[in-house]
Formats: sequence, structure tokens, C-alpha cells
Amino acid sequence: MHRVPTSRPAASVAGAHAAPSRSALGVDEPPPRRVAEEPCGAVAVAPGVHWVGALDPGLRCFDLILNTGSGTTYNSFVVRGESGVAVIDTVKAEFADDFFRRLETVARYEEIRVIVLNHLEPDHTGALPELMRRAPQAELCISKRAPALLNALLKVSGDRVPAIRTLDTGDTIDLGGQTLQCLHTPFLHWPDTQCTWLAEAGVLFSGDIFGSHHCDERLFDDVCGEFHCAFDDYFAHIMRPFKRHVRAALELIEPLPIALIAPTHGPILRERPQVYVQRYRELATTRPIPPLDPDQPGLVILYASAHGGTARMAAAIRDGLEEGSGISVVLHELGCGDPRDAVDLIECADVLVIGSPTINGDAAKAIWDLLASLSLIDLNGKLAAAFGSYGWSGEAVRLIEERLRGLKLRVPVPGLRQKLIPNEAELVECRAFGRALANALNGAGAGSVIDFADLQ
Ligand SMILES: Cc1cc2nc3c(=O)[nH]c(=O)nc-3n(C[C@H](O)[C@H](O)[C@H](O)COP(=O)(O)O)c2cc1C
Repeated sequence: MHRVPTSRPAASVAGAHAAPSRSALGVDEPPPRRVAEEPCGAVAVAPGVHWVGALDPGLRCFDLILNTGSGTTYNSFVVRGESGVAVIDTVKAEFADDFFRRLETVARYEEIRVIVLNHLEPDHTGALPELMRRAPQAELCISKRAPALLNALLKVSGDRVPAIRTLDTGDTIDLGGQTLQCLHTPFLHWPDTQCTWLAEAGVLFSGDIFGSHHCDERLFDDVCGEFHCAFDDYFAHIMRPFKRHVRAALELIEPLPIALIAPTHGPILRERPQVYVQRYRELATTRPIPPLDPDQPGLVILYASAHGGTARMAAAIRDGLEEGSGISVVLHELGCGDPRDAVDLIECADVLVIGSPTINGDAAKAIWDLLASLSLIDLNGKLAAAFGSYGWSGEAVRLIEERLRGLKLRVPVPGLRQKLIPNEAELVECRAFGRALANALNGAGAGSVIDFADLQ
């Protein structure tokens, strides 16, 4: 395997703007065991590559979706070639001073030929406007999907949009003996995501892919504290909705002779980096979970019910759906607890039917908790429907349908509402509703709305 020669932290040259020569970067010396004794020093990670990022140990909530018990890091890197320097990603605005101090220990601003942004999220572009002012000659290299985002990003500071080059898979940046190559990996987790591959050293600058929210000044996976839970947790909250895109990215990443993965958050992965690539393959592969049958489309009815009306409807809808499809349906009642199991079921399902009574003019909280969690998974191609019992106003079914459509699910059968406890005639209607859904699954009326009353 193509291995990165070991290296040690750059000697602190804070204040001296002269870039060290390659030999001065300690290319052939032992690997760093700690970040720098010098708190604002750059850290050598591979031949001609330094970490110049920032530590944020105090962060407790990231992107409004993820608890970060041990904070995070914003990883930024400098790559030095014979004919120039590239800066790969920057840091969150509040940490710009740390970034510039570290950057200045390994490069002069006038040497910076390119700034590569693997995606334009503010935690990696906060220091960009100031970096552009200090290195105005630098060309900005961004993914082909990024220009619109760049305009939006720079409008606040009023900075001019600099010379940009948009990259696609295979495009290269020649720094002289160091060649950066783009892998277009969109939607991981922003539409403009790309990875940058440094062929000579076998370093993958992976953006947020393979990231963890884990802050440890020792920086490297083999010397920092335990972070594997944070690695999986990061996938579950940030990458899980994009499993299809992760799998597409892995097609580009898996063949590479990777010696080191340099993500934008958390530990730099240098000890058996392929293990992390394999872990992503596992996490991005969805397998039907029991009691779903792996050989059949997954049909799931999830409901909440206080007095049994919605529960009776659910059972009759299940009977109709099974009758029409010939497939066993999983019936799942939601309580007041964590909807995680229900989310897992829905991820494996092809049809999801959601039932709720109307409570105070709304759907039940358990249903909203579930619906709010669905943005964590890929819903592409699934069919959905809503039903529920009510007393007088019956808003829940309409509200659920609106949310399902808002999630871009196809809702081919109009929702079914029944007052209080359904009688026999209403249960017949529920079974017809189930058969109409089975019909939609079998392709009848694909793309159009089916009136289940026609099927009674
Ligand atoms: C606390 C509470 C609030 C309710 N609010 C409404 C309401 O705003 N509109 C309505 O149509 N029904 C309302 N209902 C009536 C329920 O929707 C009705 O009893 C329904 O049949 C309950 O379904 P379930 O048997 O599946 O629990 C309310 C019931 C409860 C217990």
C-alpha cells in the first residue's frame, strides 16, 4: 500500500513568515504524538502537508442537530509544492486568529496559489473573506455546484468574488511535485461537496465525510482518546439522509491507495484508514430489519391511539393492504418514547402509513416526533398515506399528509378520517383504503391519486 512517510510536528516558526523547506518539515522523522507543544503551531501530517486548523472544545450542539459532548475541531490544511502552496478549507469565523497564526508558521500569504474549499459551509469558510484579502492572488477552487453558494456567502462581507475555478472529478491542480485531484461527491452533506486527493502522499482531504465531532489536541486517530462512537454518531446525524450519495462517493474513494484521511472535523485518520472507508460502506448499506421480510417490499403502518379508534382503523387497513399485496404488513404502535425504532423501520419500508387521532386540533405529539425525525433518512421513492380517528374537527390527517408531501413522499391515496370508534361499515372502508394502497404499490395509477372508494 502507498504509505505516507512519517513526519513530526513542524517546529514553531511563529512570526517568521519564511516557509520551511521540505527537509525542514521533518518529512522522514517519526510521527507526531501530540499536537504541538507550541499551542498555535502547525502540525505536519504528511510530506509537505500541515494541519493549520482550530480546536473548539466547548461546542455542545452542532448544526442544531447533534450533541457534541467533547466539542469539535475545524481542520484546515496547507499543501506545499515546488511551485506554490494550497490551503484546503478554512475554519469557523471565531477561530480565524488561530488559523492565521498556524498558517503563518508554514507559508507566506504571497505563496498561496490556490484555496480549495471542499464545501462552503460556514464552519469551514468563516476565515475565507480574510484569507482572500491577505492572499488576493489565490485562485478559489470549488466544486462545480458551489458558485451560487459562494455568491451567497460573500454577499454579507461585500467581498468581491475572486477568480474561481470549478472542479469536477478528475480535474487536477499541479503545485509542482504535489498534485491535487478533485473527486466530485455531492450532497455529503451539502450539494457542493467534493473531496481532494493528494496523489503523491496518498492523502484524502475528505471534507465532512469521515468526520467526527471529537476535540482532542493530539489530532491523530492512533493517539487521541476514544472517538469511534462520535464517528458513528456523526454519520447517523449528518450523512445518514444521504446514504445513496455516500455509496456513490465510495465508488470513487474505495479504489484509492489511501495512506491518510484528513476530514474537516475530528481526528485525522492515519492508522488503517481503510477501516473507516469500510465502516462507511457498512453504515451506508441499508438492510431490512426484522420483522420486515428482506425478499419483499416493506409495508409498515405506524400509529398512535389513546382510546382505540385509530388502532382499529390500523388493523383493518393492514388487512386490506395484505389482501391486496400478498405481503405481511408490520403494525407498529408509537408511545411517548423515542421514535428511533420507528425511523429504522421506515428507512427499510417501501410504503409507510401513518395514523393519528386529532388532539387539540393537531396530530399527536408522538406522530410529530416521528415526522420530525424523518429528515434523518432517505425517503426517496417511498409511498405514504395518512389516517386517523377524530371527535369533531379532525385536523390530524390533513396535517400529516401535508408533512408527508413536504418530505417529497408520494401520497397516492387520499387520507382516511373516521369519527371516534369505527363501526363495521367503516372498517370495510379501512380495508378498501389498504387495498388502494396495495394497488398504488403494484403500479396502478402511479403518479396519480387513487380514489379508494372505487375499490370497495
Ligand atoms: C385531549 C383530547 C383532545 C382532543 N381534541 C380534539 C380536537 O381538537 N378535534 C377533534 O376532532 N377531536 C379531538 N379529540 C377527540 C379524539 O380525536 C377522539 O376521541 C378520537 O377518537 C381519539 O382517537 P383514538 O381512539 O385513536 O385515541 C380530542 C381528544 C382528547 C382526549
